[in-house]
Amino acid sequence: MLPFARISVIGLGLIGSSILRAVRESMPTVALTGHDADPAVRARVVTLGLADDVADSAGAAVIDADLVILCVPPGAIGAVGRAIAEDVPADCVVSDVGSAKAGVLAELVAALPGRAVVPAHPVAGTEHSGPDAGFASLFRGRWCIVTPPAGADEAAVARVCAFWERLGSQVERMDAAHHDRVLAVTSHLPHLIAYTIVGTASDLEEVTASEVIKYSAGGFRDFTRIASSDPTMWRDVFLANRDAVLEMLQRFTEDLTMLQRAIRWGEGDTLFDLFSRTRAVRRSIVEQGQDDPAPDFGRRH
Ligand SMILES: NC(=O)c1ccc[n+]([C@@H]2O[C@H](COP(=O)([O-])OP(=O)(O)OC[C@H]3O[C@@H](n4cnc5c(N)ncnc54)[C@H](O)[C@@H]3O)[C@@H](O)[C@H]2O)c1
Ligand SMILES: O=C(O)C(=O)C[C@]1(C(=O)O)C=C[C@@H](O)C=C1
Repeated sequence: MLPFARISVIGLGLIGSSILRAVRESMPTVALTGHDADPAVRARVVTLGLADDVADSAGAAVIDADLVILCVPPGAIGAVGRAIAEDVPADCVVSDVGSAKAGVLAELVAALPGRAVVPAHPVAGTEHSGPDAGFASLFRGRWCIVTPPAGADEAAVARVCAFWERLGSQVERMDAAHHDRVLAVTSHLPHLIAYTIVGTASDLEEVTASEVIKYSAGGFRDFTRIASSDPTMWRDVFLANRDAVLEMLQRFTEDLTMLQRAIRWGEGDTLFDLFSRTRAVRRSIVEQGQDDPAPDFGRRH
């Protein structure tokens, strides 16, 4: 049996449009409704034929739904929750895909009293945005972390988990605050470092812009991919996960200072030991098949 029959997706960019495509493929009988605040995005989704109906307002989009998934930037999730509160059917489950969870969860629970709120975070994405960037296999072989509030309706949690499993994800349940600390290290800090290093390189006056482009075939090029990720989304992620990011940034800064010292004083063993340890981390990720679990349908660069 399908976990849901009438799904409404609010926010039809990379993640929202990928969900529409993936549901069409894996659960073709499900009725799909979408809404996006941007009329050009709505028109594009109609042209691409990704939903059965594209509504002009969020309220109109959710009126018949048994699952609503909010796929808007983290800073807009609470406001959309409040905007749909009057129109969400009583037995409808409301979820989101935001990259930071604790603050957003609190906002949604406050906005939707008496409704089943079951947030989720597909740990899958690319640096691209918008409905043309989405693809059906995005979630296949990837983790999806479900972060229900204390005392959540267990039947609703099970249905949201079953939904993501249908899209090919491996589902893990986690406390929202713990999620935010884990993702601060594995996703948010790496993005901050990429934004910083690309910003620093482009600020260096003695290195010309053409040299940055010309010699960026190696490691720097990987950083530029990450640093091209959506500015609105990432501004919101850092503001939404401020405490955990600042805590991890403090640790990172201390470790960086230790490395700075080792370089200054020629402590080669310190550098060698760290680089050996990090090489082992990479090898264990590759051995577990987690470097790119879906190479055939993976990311678009
Ligand atoms: N990009 C990733 O790699 C990734 C991965 C996992 C989760 N996420 C999360 O998914 C969510 C969406 O990210 P995305 O990459 O799809 O972004 P995106 O920019 O591709 O799409 C977001 C869409 O939301 C729309 N929108 C903004 N405010 C709105 C509002 N108030 N009402 C209705 N629509 C509104 C925008 O017009 C846009 O089309 C974010 O919360 C993000 O944290 C992103
Ligand atoms: O692969 C990328 O481009 C991503 O940035 C994806 C990534 C990540 O950091 O792993 C980014 C943010 C999301 O919340 C989940 C996934």
